[in-house]
Amino acid sequence: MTYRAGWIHFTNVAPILDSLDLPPGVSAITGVPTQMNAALLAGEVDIANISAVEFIRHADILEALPDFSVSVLGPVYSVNLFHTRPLADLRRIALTAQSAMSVALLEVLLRERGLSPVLERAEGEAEELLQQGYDGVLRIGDSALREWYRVVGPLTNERTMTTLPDSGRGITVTDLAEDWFRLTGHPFVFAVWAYRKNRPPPPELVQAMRVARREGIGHLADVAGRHAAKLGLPERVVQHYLWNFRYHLEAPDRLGLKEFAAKAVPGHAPLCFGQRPGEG
Ligand SMILES: C=C(O[C@@H]1C=C(C(=O)O)C=C[C@H]1O)C(=O)O
Repeated sequence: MTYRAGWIHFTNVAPILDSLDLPPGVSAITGVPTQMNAALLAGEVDIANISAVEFIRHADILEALPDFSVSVLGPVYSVNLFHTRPLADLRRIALTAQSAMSVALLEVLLRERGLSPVLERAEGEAEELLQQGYDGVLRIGDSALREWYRVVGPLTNERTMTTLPDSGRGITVTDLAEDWFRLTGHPFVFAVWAYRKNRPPPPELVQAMRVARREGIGHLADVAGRHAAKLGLPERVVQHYLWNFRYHLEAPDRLGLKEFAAKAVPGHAPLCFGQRPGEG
């Protein structure tokens, strides 16, 4: 029987997925986070890099690979709240239906501040939605990275990725991962590679993913170059964006995940991970 994978195809997983050779007997489909979350829970795929919050919510039936994640410590650049008033004054925020993780994170960050604006689903470009009466717009992924750069860019010799302003064109951009870091001092884990406890991936697939990740991280400038052209962004931006991710679910990432789980899904079942390479 074929083992079916479901990959979220955002640029941030390119260093793992671009060089991945699927072993015989494994097939893959791609989609946005909420599609892959649903596909895994419906049993339409056997493994997927899903929104970490869905892994937490379904910790009773799911397990995650022990050494794969999409995490950051500090800014992520692609999970952004675009807003036209200070956070404390926001009344109506447009959410994207593509994302489970960023919505859960935004809810935690608003609750921590004692804020409760109206949250509604609405798709489209942040700048357009801000003109249509929303005072905040949450966007993720490649389009959020592009819109962030359009608002706060361009890079110059004096202005690097870490010193760009947080506003431009009358819009402030709050990077939710950076906000999480300010609040907790922890990394933020956006995605883990999860599967049903009774349907773990064949070891050849996990090994192929490790080889592909080594290849991708070892040739990050090439990966960035390919995707920069596709995204219409400078290579410098994409290379820094990719370099900034933590792909190995290390101890600090697990702490961040645990902290988020306690805040976002109180009473969740214990989180289960497979054995790390060399363990057991
Ligand atoms: C950081 C990102 O991570 C992704 C965001 C997700 C979500 O918001 O549900 C899910 C998986 C991640 O790979 C991003 O795409 O901007």
